[in-house]
Amino acid sequence: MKYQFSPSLMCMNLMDIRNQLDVINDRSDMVHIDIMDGHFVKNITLSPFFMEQLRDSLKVPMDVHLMVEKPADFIQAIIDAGATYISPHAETINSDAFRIINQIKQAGCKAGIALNPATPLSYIKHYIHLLDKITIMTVDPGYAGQKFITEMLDKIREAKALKEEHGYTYLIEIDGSCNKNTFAQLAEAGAEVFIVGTSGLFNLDNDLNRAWDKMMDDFNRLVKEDAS
Ligand SMILES: O=C(CO)[C@H](O)[C@H](O)[C@H](O)COP(=O)(O)O
Ligand SMILES: [Co+2]
Repeated sequence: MKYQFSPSLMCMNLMDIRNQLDVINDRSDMVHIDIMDGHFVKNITLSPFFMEQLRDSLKVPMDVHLMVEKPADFIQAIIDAGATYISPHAETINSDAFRIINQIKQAGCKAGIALNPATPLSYIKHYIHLLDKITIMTVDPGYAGQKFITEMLDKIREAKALKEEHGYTYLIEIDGSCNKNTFAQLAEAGAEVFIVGTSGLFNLDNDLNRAWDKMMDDFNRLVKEDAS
C-alpha cells in the first residue's frame, strides 16, 4: 500500500499560487479543499468558485471536505466545479445519506465521509460499505494549526480492522495535525492518506519544494513503507 499525501489548500500561500501549483502537480496525490459555511464550523474558507479557478491548472484530483450544515445545497456545484472526491460530514447527512451518496456516485465522483472526533465509526455503519474514503478528523473541524487529538488513533485502528474484516474498499484519510510528530503513530494505526496543512507542510519552508523535501525526509525517517 503506497501512502498518499494531500496538501490542504486552505493552508497554502495564496500570494504564490502558481509556483506552489507546479510543486503540487508534481508531488501530491490529490489536493484537499475545505469548504466551510460559517455555521457547521465558525469559519469560511474555500469554495466551488476557487475550485473552478484552479481546475484547469491542476493535474491531481480535488478532494472536497464539506464542513457545511446542508451539504445537499452544495453537492451539484462541487460536482460541476470538478471534484473527484466529495466528503460531507456524517453529522450533517442523517436525513439524506443514501440520496447524497448516490448523487455523488451517479455523477462519476467518489463518495467520502468526514467524521468529527466525537463521532464514532458506528454512526456510519449502515452505509460504510458504500464509501470510497473515510476522513477521520484528528482535530475538531474549522481551523488549521490545532492540537492533535490522540484518542483518534483507536478510531483509525478500528477503521483499518473493519476494512480488513469486511473487505471494504474505502481509503483511510487523516485530517488535522498530520506532521512529523504524528506521522509514525498515524501510519502504525492504519492511516493511508495524510492531509498535510500548516504543521505538516506549508510552515516547513517558504519554498514549497524545499518544504516537501523536509516533509518527506521526516516521513521516510519515521515511517517504514507498509509492505502490504
Ligand atoms: O479540515 C480542516 C480543518 O477543519 C483542514 O483540512 C485543515 O487544513 C487541516 O486541519 C490541516 O491543517 P493542520 O494545520 O495540519 O492541522
Ligand atoms: Co479538511
